[in-house]
Amino acid sequence: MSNVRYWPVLPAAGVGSRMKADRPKQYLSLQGRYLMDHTLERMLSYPLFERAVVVLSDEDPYWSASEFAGDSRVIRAPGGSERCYSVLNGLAALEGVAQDEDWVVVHDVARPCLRHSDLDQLFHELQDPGAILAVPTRDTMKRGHHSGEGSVIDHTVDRTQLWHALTPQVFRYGQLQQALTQCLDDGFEVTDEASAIEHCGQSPLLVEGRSDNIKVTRPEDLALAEFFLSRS
Ligand SMILES: Nc1ccn([C@@H]2O[C@H](COP(=O)(O)OP(=O)(O)OP(=O)(O)O)[C@@H](O)[C@H]2O)c(=O)n1
Ligand SMILES: C[C@](O)(CO)[C@H](O)COP(=O)(O)O
Repeated sequence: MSNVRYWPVLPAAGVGSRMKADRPKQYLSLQGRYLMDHTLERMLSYPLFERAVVVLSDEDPYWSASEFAGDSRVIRAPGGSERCYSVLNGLAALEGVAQDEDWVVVHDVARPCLRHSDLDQLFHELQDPGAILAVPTRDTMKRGHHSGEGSVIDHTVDRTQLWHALTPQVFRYGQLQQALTQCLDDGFEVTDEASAIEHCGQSPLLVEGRSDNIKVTRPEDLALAEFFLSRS
């Protein structure tokens, strides 16, 4: 009987600059609730997850009004200057609690529309060295370069086996901590956890997920997230 456990780590210490709002986007309202409270509810209601690490900015004045502020299942960790540092701080909060062979489930709080069916599929397919939810690209993809005030096309990128990486991204606790530390020591500030595992020579699994698992990033994403939440 495996006694491996699953530890959600939810980076929530961003400033949301691309959203251009009066507060970090995770604290904007969706259906009358904090955006991130939707994400926390989806994660903490999933049967495999007993507790979750939430990584918060030290200067965060909004968290105290979260529905989960007093929830004993939440382990808090301090944010970092970039997402990768925030995730590493989240892993550090599990030291002495998580075992190296436990699975860490890193999920952006900015992705509130994640469905349990995607989590089911992710864990059904999960194998070492780890796995991420991803969506195959649908559009023709271009590589560009800056020219004058804008950008021009260099060439069209073959989109066969081209994927949008999403979250959750799931890796062994010990391996992810080691890989992220190695990356940062090498001056490589990764934008996702899979990049760190790849940097160490491993090839995580791509698990096809739903394209409505959007990362709320720009103003136009809010209405889309509201619509997707209303359907799930
Ligand atoms: N230093 C950081 C930066 C980001 N994040 C988190 O990582 C997730 C994905 O990052 P992103 O969408 O880029 O959020 P922001 O960095 O806040 O957005 P922006 O880049 O527009 O400022 C978000 O849940 C965000 O809160 C974090 O915990 N710590
Ligand atoms: C982790 C991620 O959501 C996968 O697409 C993405 O890399 C986060 O990037 P961001 O620049 O921090 O939004």
